[in-house]
Amino acid sequence: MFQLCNPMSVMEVNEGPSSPKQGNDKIGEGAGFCMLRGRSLESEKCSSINGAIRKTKSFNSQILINTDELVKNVSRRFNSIGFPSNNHFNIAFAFQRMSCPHPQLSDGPAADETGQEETEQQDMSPDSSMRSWNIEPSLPICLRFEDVKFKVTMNSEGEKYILHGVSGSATPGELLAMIGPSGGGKTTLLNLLSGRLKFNSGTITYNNQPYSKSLKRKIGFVMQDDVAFPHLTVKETLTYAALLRLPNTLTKDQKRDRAMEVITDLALERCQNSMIGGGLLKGISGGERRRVCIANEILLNPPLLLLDEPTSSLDSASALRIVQILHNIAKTGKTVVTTIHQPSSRLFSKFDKLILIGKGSSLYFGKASEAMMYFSSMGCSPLRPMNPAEFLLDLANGNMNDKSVPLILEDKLSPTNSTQTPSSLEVHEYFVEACESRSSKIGKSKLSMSTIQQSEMKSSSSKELGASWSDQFRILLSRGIKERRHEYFSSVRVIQVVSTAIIMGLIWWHPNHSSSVDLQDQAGLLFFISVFWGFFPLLTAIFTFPQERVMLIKERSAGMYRLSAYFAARNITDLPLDLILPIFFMLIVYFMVGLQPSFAAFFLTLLTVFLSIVAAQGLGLSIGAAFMDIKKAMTLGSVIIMSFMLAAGFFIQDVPSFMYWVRYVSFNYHIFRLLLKIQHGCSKSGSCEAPVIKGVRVDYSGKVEVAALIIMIIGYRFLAYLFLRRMKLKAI
Ligand SMILES: Nc1ncnc2c1ncn2[C@@H]1O[C@H](COP(=O)(O)OP(=O)(O)OP(=O)(O)O)[C@@H](O)[C@H]1O
Repeated sequence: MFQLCNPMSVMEVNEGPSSPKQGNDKIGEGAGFCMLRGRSLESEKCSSINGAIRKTKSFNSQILINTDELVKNVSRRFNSIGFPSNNHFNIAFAFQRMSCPHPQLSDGPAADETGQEETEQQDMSPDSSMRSWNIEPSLPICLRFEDVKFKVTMNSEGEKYILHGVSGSATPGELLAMIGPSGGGKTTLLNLLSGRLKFNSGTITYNNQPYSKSLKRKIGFVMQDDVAFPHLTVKETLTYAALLRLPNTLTKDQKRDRAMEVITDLALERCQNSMIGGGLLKGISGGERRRVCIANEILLNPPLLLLDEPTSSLDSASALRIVQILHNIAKTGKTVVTTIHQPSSRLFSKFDKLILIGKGSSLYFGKASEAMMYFSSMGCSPLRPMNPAEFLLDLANGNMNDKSVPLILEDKLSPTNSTQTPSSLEVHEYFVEACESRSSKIGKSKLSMSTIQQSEMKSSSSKELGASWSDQFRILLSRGIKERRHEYFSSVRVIQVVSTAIIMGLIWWHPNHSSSVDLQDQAGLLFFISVFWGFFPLLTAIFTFPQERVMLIKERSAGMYRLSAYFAARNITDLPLDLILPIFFMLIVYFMVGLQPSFAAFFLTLLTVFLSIVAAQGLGLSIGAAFMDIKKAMTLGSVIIMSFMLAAGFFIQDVPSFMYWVRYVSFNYHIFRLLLKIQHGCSKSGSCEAPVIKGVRVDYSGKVEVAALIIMIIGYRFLAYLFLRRMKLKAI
């Protein structure tokens, strides 16, 4: 139907019913259905089709129209009536919208489908399903992988091969499906194709070039698990993604419009203001969440879209809708590769190409519509009516029940095999060998791909930078605040802090300022304040990065923002809550226990608590970032908390010299000293004698303590940043 690499803009017109072999394939059946395939006007190097219209040899009997020719002709006409000449692309786009009926209209979901299906048809209006994937031009990507092997090292088993040499290709305009039994290696292969994992041998090329960082923004990757911020609405999620990811050549309004467009295209309007949800938080449905994740990736209009089980745990109608969307995306000139479990025959009919993977090897690679024919040509056919995917999965599992056994395989049966049915291993080996010999016959000539120059890919990537650093910071800050707004107004933390303050106030109750407060008791109170406002923020901060790890890896792998912008924004996001709560706390405690009744003393005490919070947060962030695992981080965090507390000089003053250093790195030590000095400090110029409380000579100068805390605030954060930098953006 089209050359293997054909990112050229072509238009297909289906002019007749499908071949009987296509079974359930109703795409465009007799409906005169047409759509644009591809759109790059620059990529003619990939193929050449002479003339504007030609007939194809495929059994779909499609007519290919060279839209470049058409568009040029139309452009000339438009120019002659006064249209600007650079409207070449726009005309193609307008033409697409004008001339492409909704595929589902021609696809025609069966009238006896569930009510849900009917709803979907309403949602998937012709306009919404096929429009505007081509907003921004991007070079198409021809993906090719050959003899890809991947192994992991396991402690118990040593090296284990996950992929034994898988080959295939996908070109612009094609939807390539990877099917196979669970554990076959589909996700691994997809991760390798996305550049998130490094393969051990073989080749993976994108327009004949190996993976490079410039491809990051050209590959959309939808992970198996939905990763999104649960407290953001659908609209917020996609708008922030658009603001961060779309090139800075677009205005903010244009980016917002693009987000709305994708919402419409994926029929998410009805839930656009609902929270995504997740865990115990009820949000949008599973199908809608999947569509949000897909929308997130297609915002950028990536020329290569990879999806890991986009239909998992969805009902058949939702699954069909998603595959239809992928099919539509592919038909706009994108290369789409998806793994899929148990597709129904209707879903199966939407795939252009198929790769059947079992136990890390490919058993079939080629046109999806020819898969059944391929196996029947080897003498392996279903003996009862069977969904093609079910048949293929059975073969990949080595299950030959209800199937004719190929003669060669029968001949190979060992004489000791009394059942005369081949074992699953024999079946697997037979089909793997057959697939290998078929691929070598097809030869490299057929697999040869386009030669879109690397320089072209690089130059286009440099033009497509997303938001600037300061914009990224602002967007991430705003997103973080929105995501955490429920915490700001959550009564749990407020109650926790206020009740602790009241209990402390009651225990140290001493409103009568005229009588002197017992110094030892007050030292205990001040020490407790330093402990409370050290460990409370530390323990909260430990969760920050491990909790966002998956999201961070996903977004950083996609090159959405710079780590420094994320880090800066994330550090500030929690501050409002962390700095408001101590104000309530100190207002209650300070006056209940009768600390020094002056505004200056109160203000300095509050500032000291702020310093404690920010320093402790820094340590919590660095512990979290070092482990990226909440359990491990909490374990280390509690050991550190204990040592800092013990070394702070309240419980013991005569610490052995070899342990003395701990108190200098303990923020508790510095905070405790500062609080004592604020309450009992004596200036050098004053006449009073500085008292000694718990071994601390309480003068009025807190410069050393403040300097130490500032060094901690910066130092711990710097450490946290380094740990985050070190974090590998490997596949999750
Ligand atoms: N890092 C790893 N260490 C050990 N084994 C691994 C690793 N990654 C993958 N595997 C194993 O490799 C095999 C293939 O895994 P993969 O996730 O690619 O399969 P899959 O076909 O996508 O399965 P499913 O359809 O269930 O998602 C599995 O047996 C899995 O346990």
